[in-house]
Amino acid sequence: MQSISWRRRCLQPSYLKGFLNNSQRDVLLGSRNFASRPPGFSASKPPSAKARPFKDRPAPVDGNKPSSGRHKSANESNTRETIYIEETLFTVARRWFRRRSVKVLVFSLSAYLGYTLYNWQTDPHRSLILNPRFFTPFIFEKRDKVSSSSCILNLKSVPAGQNADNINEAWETGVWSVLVMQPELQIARAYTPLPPRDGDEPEQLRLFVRQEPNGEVSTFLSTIYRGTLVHCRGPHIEYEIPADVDEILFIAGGTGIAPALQVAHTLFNYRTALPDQSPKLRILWANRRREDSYQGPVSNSSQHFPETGNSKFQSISAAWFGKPAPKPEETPATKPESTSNNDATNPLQPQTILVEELEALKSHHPDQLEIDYFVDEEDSYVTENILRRYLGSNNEEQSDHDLAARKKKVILISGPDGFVNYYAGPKYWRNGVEVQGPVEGVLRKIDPKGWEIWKL
Ligand SMILES: Cc1cc2nc3c(=O)[nH]c(=O)nc-3n(C[C@H](O)[C@H](O)[C@H](O)COP(=O)(O)OP(=O)(O)OC[C@H]3O[C@@H](n4cnc5c(N)ncnc54)[C@H](O)[C@@H]3O)c2cc1C
Repeated sequence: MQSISWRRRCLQPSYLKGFLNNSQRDVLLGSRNFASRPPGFSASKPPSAKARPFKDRPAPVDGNKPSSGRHKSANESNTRETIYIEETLFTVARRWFRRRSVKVLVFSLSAYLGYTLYNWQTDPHRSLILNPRFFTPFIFEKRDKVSSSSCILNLKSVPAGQNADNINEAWETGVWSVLVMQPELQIARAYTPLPPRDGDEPEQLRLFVRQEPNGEVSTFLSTIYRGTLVHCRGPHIEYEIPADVDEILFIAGGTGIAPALQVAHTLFNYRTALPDQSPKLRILWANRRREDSYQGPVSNSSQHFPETGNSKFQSISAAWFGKPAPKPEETPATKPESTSNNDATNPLQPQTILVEELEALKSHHPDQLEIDYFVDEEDSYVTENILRRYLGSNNEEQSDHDLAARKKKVILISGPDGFVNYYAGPKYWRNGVEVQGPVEGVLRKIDPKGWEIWKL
């Protein structure tokens, strides 16, 4: 017995006997003992259709050959015997399962629960400060006002000191965002964390938020009190900065400066590994109002631009930010009060936090970073001509040279939808996924050769 396999052992009459009813036993055992007992006949019961003896069953038609029920080949008999045994085994298994179904169910359920518990306990995501699968709590610590409609929120993970590996990875990768939940309505919006400053812990998040009129999540974030719990999920990678990037032109509108700061952080901290690698970044930051960028010097290229002040550029502003621009003759009267002293160099106005951070970065990386500030209400705009100048007037020649030198150059655009659409055309939703769509708008006109364009 030891030497025969489990399957063969199960086919032994002595083993099967216990599971069979009379007719099955007759069929099975009879078929193995043709000589001693006529198969298919039980003493107690007439044979059922299933349990009919082999010889009485119609033989399978084999081509044109007439078959006889009386003269079977040894092969045919063996095949039928095997079929009967398999049918019987199936019945046996079914019965066995019926008798023990509750036990089997309980066993399967406990196995499943055990497996889930094991997975949960050993899941590396469980200890993450910021989790890509579910919302984790952060405590709101402090709010720094940037302008009348925007602020920087400081959040700290609860509990602190857990695993921040994926946050560090996101900083290495490039542009990323988190989803922030409004707890009452249970709706979430994306925000782009600002890079950590010296001394900041990895479990801290800083969000630059502009309060939208009647906006649900931005109003929640702009009005919460210290100690309120804010639930975040992420990180979600928006753009992976290529390892071999040589130059980035970042066109930022309003809160679009947050991803520009992320790019600066990644470039200057993680993309300088090669000896001759010192990627360059030029940020063009456009705001409607001066109050968003006090003490941010307006660049020479954007000042006294020959076309400024006319209605063409006011309509550009409207297109960027999706709001009606003031008519030229109304402009002085409709200027907000806060802009009465809106000179960038006015010593009465302190530098806004973000200008301070940008200028500090510039002083640390003077050869790599350039920043230009544009303010609609001062009639300075990121125009097509300015872009042409930055992208190189001898665009084609230069790009051919750069292509030969295998230099990677990228234009990134971030800001309100109208802003991104104006420069590069809209992004689209396809099968539930946001895709880049074709390059349109100003950049299509310019058609900068050798530059990759990415809408954020
Ligand atoms: C990847 C990514 C990163 C982002 N990063 C930042 C960031 O760093 N900082 C930042 O401030 N923003 C950022 N945003 C934008 C942010 O996600 C929100 O869209 C923004 O804060 C507005 O959200 P909200 O819930 O306050 O406004 P919503 O409630 O969504 O409303 C938006 C606007 O629509 C109007 N509105 C709403 N409902 C109606 C209606 N029924 N009829 C008419 N008008 C209506 C509101 O008045 C409001 O002006 C980012 C967006 C993305 C996609």
